[in-house]
Amino acid sequence: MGEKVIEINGLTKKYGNFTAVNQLNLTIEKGQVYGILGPNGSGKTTTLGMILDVINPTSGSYTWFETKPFENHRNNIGAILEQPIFYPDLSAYRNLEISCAIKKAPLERIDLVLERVGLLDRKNSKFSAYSLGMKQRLALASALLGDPDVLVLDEPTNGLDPQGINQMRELIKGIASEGKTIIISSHLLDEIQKTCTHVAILRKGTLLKAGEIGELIKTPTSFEINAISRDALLEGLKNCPFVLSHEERGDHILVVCETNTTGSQLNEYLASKQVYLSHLNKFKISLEEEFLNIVNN
Ligand SMILES: Nc1ncnc2c1ncn2[C@@H]1O[C@H](COP(=O)(O)OP(=O)(O)OP(=O)(O)O)[C@@H](O)[C@H]1O
Repeated sequence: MGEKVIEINGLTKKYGNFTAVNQLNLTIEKGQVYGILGPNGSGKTTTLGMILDVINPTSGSYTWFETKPFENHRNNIGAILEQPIFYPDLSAYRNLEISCAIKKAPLERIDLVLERVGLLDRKNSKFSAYSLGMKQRLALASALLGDPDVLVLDEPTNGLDPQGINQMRELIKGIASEGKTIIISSHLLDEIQKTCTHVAILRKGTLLKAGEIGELIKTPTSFEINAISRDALLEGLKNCPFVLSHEERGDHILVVCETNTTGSQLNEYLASKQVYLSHLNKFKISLEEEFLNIVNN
């Protein structure tokens, strides 16, 4: 087991009778890029707010770097929570000077972090003249000022256009490759899949699943098939080790197989049972559909 960055035990937040986060247990280790994935209202922001000490938990606890309290680790955790607050009439550089004063970070860091997020050549432009993507990258720069080991980012690509999303994604991946631990929330599976090593899936404040991304989100492969004898085909599918389920779909049979099953595997298996296919068409259930299946079941 790697070095623990945060251990969350039974963390719960109630607003009156409403439970926003329910008994959350999660451990995140050094170097992981951990996605907190869930639809709107599933408790992602509340969870991040609690571990950043801006929302008081109703019960439960968390420990950063295996020691308490949070206060001792504040400088080692950079965060973007909700909309970044910068002064619109000040330049990016002046805004980061103010952030430096608050975080007690050396001014020399400003150019370094601006360079890191690709804004050095725009450092003297007013914040109000920045695009949304640039504003979000400036927030990331501010989170990096103290050279923290951990970044906590709440929906960092929310509202950005495809180019902005891509820039932010590449930045996050680059920062992760430098060995930082990143905790990032999103309601988009695709986003988490492209950026994260691990994922925790939340629904209505409850943790549904958590673990390595490849392990958790395995997309089954589906085929539409047919053969001259329907009975022989159904019989042949019965004991196939990699077929998860099958059903009649119009004139054909829809077969759901394990991840990465190929058409020739299915064809060869059935041929070995003397079933020869007259039709074979491969489908891929989209990851988004798969995520919705997990969340809705
Ligand atoms: N201060 C509050 N008072 C009452 N209910 C709240 C409060 N803050 C959050 N909630 C509720 O708690 C639930 C979880 O909210 P939260 O913002 O953590 O979800 P989220 O997964 O981050 O969603 P989103 O992506 O929409 O921000 C929501 O139903 C929300 O309405």
